[in-house]
Amino acid sequence: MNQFQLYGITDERFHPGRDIVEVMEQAILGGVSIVQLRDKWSAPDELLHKARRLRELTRKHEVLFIVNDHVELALEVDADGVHLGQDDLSLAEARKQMKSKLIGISTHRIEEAIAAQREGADYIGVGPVYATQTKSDVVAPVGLSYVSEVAAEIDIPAVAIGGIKLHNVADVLQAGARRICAVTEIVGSPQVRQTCEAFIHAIRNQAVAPGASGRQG
Ligand SMILES: Cc1ncc(COP(=O)(O)OP(=O)(O)O)c(N)n1
Ligand SMILES: Cc1nc(C(=O)O)sc1CCOP(=O)(O)O
Ligand SMILES: [Mg+2]
Repeated sequence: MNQFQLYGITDERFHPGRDIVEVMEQAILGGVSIVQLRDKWSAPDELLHKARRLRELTRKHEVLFIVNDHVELALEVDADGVHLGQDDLSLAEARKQMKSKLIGISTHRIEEAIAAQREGADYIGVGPVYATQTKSDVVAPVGLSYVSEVAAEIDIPAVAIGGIKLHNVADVLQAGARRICAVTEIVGSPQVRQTCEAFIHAIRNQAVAPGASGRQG
């Protein structure tokens, strides 16, 4: 999992009339190498159906599949892992059930990042870097300084998230991010594949700020 650069999260509210699998396939073709199913609205049977379809898609393209919030669903569809926030099931509890599968933890300050790393998270989310339209119950933007702190102090993979667009991704990379996650900029794009290709291009051509090169290769 160390190699991923672009992480895509589903949100069907931003692509009405386009199928979730079709949108995420374009994202994968553009360079997304982790897909997360994040759906707070579907009934359990619908969610299971979407999870099964995305599992099939991600297997076909040999990319990772993560389920947001739901450990049992992740296990049921044999996802590669689960993503949990600070108010979700604890990492220790999730680890008992997920065994060696991946567990990602959202963090909003360095103490949370250090704790997640110490407790065995496989990766952390770092954000919200900027204001986001996608999630209302989220802390205030943490800004680029938190991205730089994580780059300097944390060894496990860290993915910057929250309000990241093609027009500001260079700043996030310059602050030390090496992995980027975006929701609306990807799934809401009329050209999902090209948008992802542009993110990948930015990441591969990142400018490293003096002192912000971080510890994550
Ligand atoms: C990669 C990534 N980072 C952060 C989050 C947010 O998780 P959480 O804080 O649990 O909030 P919800 O997504 O559940 O609303 C994420 N899903 N993925
Ligand atoms: C799901 C989520 N978690 C966040 C966090 O900071 O933990 S920000 C976020 C939404 C990101 O969506 P967009 O790329 O559209 O701003
Ligand atoms: Mg959550």
